Amino acid sequence: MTLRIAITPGEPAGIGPDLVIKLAQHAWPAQLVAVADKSILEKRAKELGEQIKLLPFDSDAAPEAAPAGAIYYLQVDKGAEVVAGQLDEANGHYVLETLRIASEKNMDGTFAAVVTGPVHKGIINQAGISFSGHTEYFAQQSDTADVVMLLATEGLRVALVTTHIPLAYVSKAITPERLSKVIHILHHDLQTKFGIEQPRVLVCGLNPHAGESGHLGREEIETIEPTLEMLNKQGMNLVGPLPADTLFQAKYLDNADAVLAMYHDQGLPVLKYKGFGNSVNITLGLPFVRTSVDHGTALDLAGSGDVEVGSFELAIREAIKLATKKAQNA
Ligand SMILES: NC(=O)c1ccc[n+]([C@@H]2O[C@H](COP(=O)([O-])OP(=O)(O)OC[C@H]3O[C@@H](n4cnc5c(N)ncnc54)[C@H](O)[C@@H]3O)[C@@H](O)[C@H]2O)c1
Ligand SMILES: N[C@H](C(=O)O)[C@H](O)COP(=O)(O)O
Repeated sequence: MTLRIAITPGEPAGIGPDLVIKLAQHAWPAQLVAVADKSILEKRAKELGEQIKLLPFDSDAAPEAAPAGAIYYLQVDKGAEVVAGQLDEANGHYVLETLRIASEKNMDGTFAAVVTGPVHKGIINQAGISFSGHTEYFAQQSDTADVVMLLATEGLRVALVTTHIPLAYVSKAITPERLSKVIHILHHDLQTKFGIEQPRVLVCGLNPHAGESGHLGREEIETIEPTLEMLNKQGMNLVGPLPADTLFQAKYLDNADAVLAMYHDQGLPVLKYKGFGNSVNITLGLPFVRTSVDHGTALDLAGSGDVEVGSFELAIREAIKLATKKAQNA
């Protein structure tokens, strides 16, 4: 069966529209539907000197993959004219609306997955909407209390206990409850989504040198160690807390299925150093499949034609794989 996948291009002044136009230049084994304003894609294609055929999406018709050079679209009206590279808060609500529709239509089964292009969190907030990221937004829209951000590249998966919060709040956010829920979701999804029977997860400490026996912080002793001990007694295979500065080496990673980092910039710089442009962001724990690019809006490159589409394409391939697996397991 042909899967239907929603694609949200993200911030219209960024490289999202360029990437959608680029990826539509070849055929896909799924019906890709850009949830966007048609005129934004048409204008950007013209600026890039690319041809693109935009096919109106009809949810009543049987899903059909578009041929090379074409993509389906589900019209969402923009808030203002878009200039490549120039953020405009008048399009903040437009961006949110594309995400809301994609979420709603994944929840009602119209789509089998959503693949998101990069949004600009700052301009959405400037438009008067409190927004910290797709991960948190889709969790809220689907009424899911706990989700987990996981980024994956060849040879490395990194999941996060906390996501888009100020560093000053991180320690308080790492409670035994949150840690335990994150690990349960990660363990479950490594089994069901990635087919790993007994996942082995390396868990980072929070403090330098994992707290140095309590001399450089006590979160390891008070929260992380007891939680890991409890979960290991239940049959999980969790190793840690390990010093985050030394665990990212082959000696440890070769025998692990994922690393669990305590916060965004503890784990993601390593992942992106290894595979920027060739990584995928997957939200675990959601009731629908959601994948995304590993990069941001790259305003400096919008409309230039000089963009790498590798991460977006990987995100689509991964979404197709995960949605196929989900359908088979249903
Ligand atoms: N999935 C998402 O929605 C997502 C992910 C990361 C960052 N962001 C947002 O993007 C905005 C800008 O963030 P940033 O400047 O830290 O990161 P960025 O990824 O936009 O840019 C970092 C550097 O990488 C380059 N780059 C990024 N993507 C590229 C591509 N596909 N091809 C070639 N070069 C590319 C840029 O030109 C820039 O030099 C922020 O608002 C951030 O929140 C969104
Ligand atoms: N933390 C992500 C990254 O660094 O790639 C990025 O900000 C996107 O997050 P969402 O998927 O939650 O928007």
